[in-house]
Order: sequence, then structure tokens, then C-alpha cells
Amino acid sequence: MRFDGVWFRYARRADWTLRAVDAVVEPGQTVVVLGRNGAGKSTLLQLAAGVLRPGRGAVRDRPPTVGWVPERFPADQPFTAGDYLHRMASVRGHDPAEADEWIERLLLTGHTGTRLSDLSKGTAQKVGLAQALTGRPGLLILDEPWEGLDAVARTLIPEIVAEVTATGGMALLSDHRGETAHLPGAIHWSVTDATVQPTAAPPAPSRDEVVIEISVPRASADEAVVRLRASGHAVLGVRDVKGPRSGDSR
Ligand SMILES: Nc1ncnc2c1ncn2[C@@H]1O[C@H](COP(=O)(O)OP(=O)(O)OP(=O)(O)O)[C@@H](O)[C@H]1O
Repeated sequence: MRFDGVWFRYARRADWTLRAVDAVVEPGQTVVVLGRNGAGKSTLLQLAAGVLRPGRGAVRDRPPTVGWVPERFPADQPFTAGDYLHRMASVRGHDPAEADEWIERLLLTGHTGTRLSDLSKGTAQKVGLAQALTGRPGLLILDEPWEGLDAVARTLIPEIVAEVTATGGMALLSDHRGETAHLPGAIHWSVTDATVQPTAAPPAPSRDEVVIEISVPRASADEAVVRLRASGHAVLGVRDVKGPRSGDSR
């Protein structure tokens, strides 16, 4: 996908929010967009998603299926979470059952009967993420994904991004706090003074560590992640485990 001389402003006589953007995202690539508040990261992501149209220039070769998670999920809609996800899957031409995979993986099963407007902010963000992932997008766009999401979902982001890119998809994420430093192989763009430039990745922390796997009841997953983090541990991932328990038979 290519930004080909893209200029954008929000009103006819306003200053340009983005000027002369030329940038390429290759298949299988992850791009992290850095920049201070108000620099234009969300604007760039919405141009990539096709939600905004350039004033000049064009975004070319966008994959046919785009999953976009805005910074804030618009929860003021008259559906339950389950209804919303199944309807959105149908509207986008996917099997509604595909939504169920993400409902389960993002630990949303207990929330499917809740109205969107009654969900907590973090759960609503997960519904937005499930919506974007249904149908296996060739371009996944996550606007500040670390901001609203709960602890479990945050650990899933690198895993989900890796799955999208492993099959030749592209991922575009914005990050104003440098939390995406751990996305392996990502390239970084910086939005400064209305222009977009490649920039160096923030340095990754050095390690001399071991990985310990633990299991907890599904309902306690979020609390466990929060506690482990609070104790100074790095939580690398959360996955669903089905079937009889093994490995603790002593
Ligand atoms: N709908 C809009 N109408 C007019 N101006 C807007 C609109 N949305 C954003 N802007 C302005 O465009 C500029 C870029 O905003 P944008 O949201 O893209 O920045 P950002 O880098 O994503 O910031 P943040 O990190 O705070 O989300 C800001 O000055 C913002 O106030």
C-alpha cells in the first residue's frame, strides 16, 4: 500500500494537517506511527483506512479487507455486543460465526448480552478490536491500541499483529507513548510538522530472563495480568487453554 503525494486538511482554508506524504507499507510489514499529541497520527491512519480521503494525492493498493480500530470505540449504538459483532460480520460479507472466534479469544463471552452503551471502556475497545479482526483483514489499523484496552487484550496485541503479518497482511499502529517498542520487526514512522518520515525504533530493553507459564481461571485473567505487572513481571501473552488439565498431577 502506498501514500502517493498525500495532502490532507480538515477544512478548505485550514492549515494542512499532512503535507506531501510519500510512504510505502509492504506485505507482511508492521508500521508504528510515532508523534506527539495532535501531530496527525490518527489522521494518517484514517487516510490509510479509507475513512478520510486525501485533499491531494492518493492512497494506492489498499488491501480489500481493512480492519480499523479507532482510538475510541463508538459505543452509542442500540445493540448488544454479540448482536453488533454478528451484524457487522454480515454487513461486511463474512460468516457471522467468524465473530465468535474473536469473542472467545478476547474473553468477551460473558459480555455478548450486554448493550454496547453499558460496557466498560476497555471491554468496548475489545468489541471494536473483535469487529476489526473478523474476516481476517489484509490491513489492520490500530489507533493507540494500548490506551483503552484492558490488561489481557494488551498482551494479545503483538500476537494478533504477528498473525496478520505472517500471512502477508499489513499492520499500522499509532503509539504516542512508545509501548509498541516490543513489536518485532516493525518499522517506525514519525509524524512531525505535518510530514511523515521514517525514524529509528526506540531501543528494546536487554534481557537475561526465563519464561514461566502459569494458568488461571478465565474470569481472573485480567486481574492476574494486572497483579503480575504490578509486581514488576513482563506478561508476554495470554492464550485460551481447553480440555483436561495436564502438567500438575503431582
Ligand atoms: N475532525 C476534525 N476536524 C478538525 N480538526 C481535526 C479533526 N480531527 C483532528 N483534527 C486536528 O488535526 C490535528 C491532528 O489530529 P490527530 O488526531 O490526527 O493527531 P494525533 O497525532 O492522532 O493526536 P493524538 O495522539 O492526540 O490522538 C490536530 O490539530 C487535531 O486537533
